[in-house]
Amino acid sequence: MAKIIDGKKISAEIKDEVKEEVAALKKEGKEIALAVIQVGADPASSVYVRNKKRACEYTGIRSVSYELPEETTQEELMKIVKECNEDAAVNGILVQLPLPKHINEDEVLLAIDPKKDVDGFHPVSVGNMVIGEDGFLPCTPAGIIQLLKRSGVEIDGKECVVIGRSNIVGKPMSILLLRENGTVTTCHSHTKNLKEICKRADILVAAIGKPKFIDDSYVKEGAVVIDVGIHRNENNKLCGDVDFDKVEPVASAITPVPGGVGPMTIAMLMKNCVESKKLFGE
Ligand SMILES: NC(=O)C1=CN([C@@H]2O[C@H](COP(=O)(O)OP(=O)(O)OC[C@H]3O[C@@H](n4cnc5c(N)ncnc54)[C@H](OP(=O)(O)O)[C@@H]3O)[C@@H](O)[C@H]2O)C=CC1
Ligand SMILES: Nc1nc(=O)c2c([nH]1)NC[C@@H]1CN(c3ccc(C(=O)N[C@@H](CCC(=O)O)C(=O)O)cc3)C=[N+]21
Repeated sequence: MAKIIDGKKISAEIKDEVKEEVAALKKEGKEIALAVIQVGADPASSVYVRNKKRACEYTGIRSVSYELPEETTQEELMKIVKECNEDAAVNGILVQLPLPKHINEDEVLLAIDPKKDVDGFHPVSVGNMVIGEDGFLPCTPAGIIQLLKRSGVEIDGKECVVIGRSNIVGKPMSILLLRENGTVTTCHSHTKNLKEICKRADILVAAIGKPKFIDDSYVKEGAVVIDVGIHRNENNKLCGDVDFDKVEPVASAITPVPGGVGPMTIAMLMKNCVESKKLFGE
């Protein structure tokens, strides 16, 4: 039987740490605000936006929401990002991804002031992450590192396999595991022998975007399995990229969906907002 890594509990610890810091800053008259910009209504994004609002209320961070229609133009979106950049009361800016197809995502991410880049997606943040300098780390992979550390999983020297190479999850995940001295293999849709490679992993991170793709035939006995996927099945129930019921008996530890990686993403976002205020706020 695998240990279930409780992302809800660990994220609650982090949110409590954040709440204390926010309260301490408030005593000095400093308030923190996060601007969340959503264009259109991607269902996964809406879950995230709702949970983020709750976490902001809990920790005492003010959240400012921009819910823009699907047909918003590049210029309109750029104008809002610019306003948020210039607004000294806003400490963090998050543009919800994916954006509608007619919008150039790179141009929007590049427009965000790196000092307010709490998602860690700006090239400046990415560069700092890669060379190991201080800077905002992307919330999902940073949250996974916290999950591993706070549940006593050692990364140093371990064989780590990441499935997925997106800019928001897979690629930064591989870099952060490398920074922790893991031996990292990154897999993607062109990878040959995916199963064999996954079977080598001491730590397996699934960020594929395909429901229940990973079953026990991909997992070495005793491996730690981290499931990043978020999907809704026919019954409106959430599930991940990992077939939990099949993998749980062979793994030594595993994250559930919901209650695993998702809540950690939000906790790390709150942490980045405090960091932004402390480093760059007025
Ligand atoms: N819990 C959380 O906080 C978060 C959850 N998510 C969820 O995580 C999942 C991944 O998200 P994201 O990274 O944005 O997804 P993307 O769709 O951007 O990336 C998926 C990656 O998986 C690879 N892939 C797809 N099919 C295969 C295959 N058959 N074999 C090997 N590799 C494959 C792709 O390869 P290639 O590059 O070659 O196309 C790609 O690199 C989604 O379910 C998403 O909803 C996302 C963000 C946060
Ligand atoms: N700029 C940007 N940054 C992101 O980090 C980002 C994004 N865009 N677009 C969408 C994806 C998806 N994502 C989730 C985060 C938390 C939960 C989450 O709270 N999950 C709970 C769900 C609980 C529930 O409400 O049922 C859980 O897994 O337990 C889900 C999904 C962040 N993403």
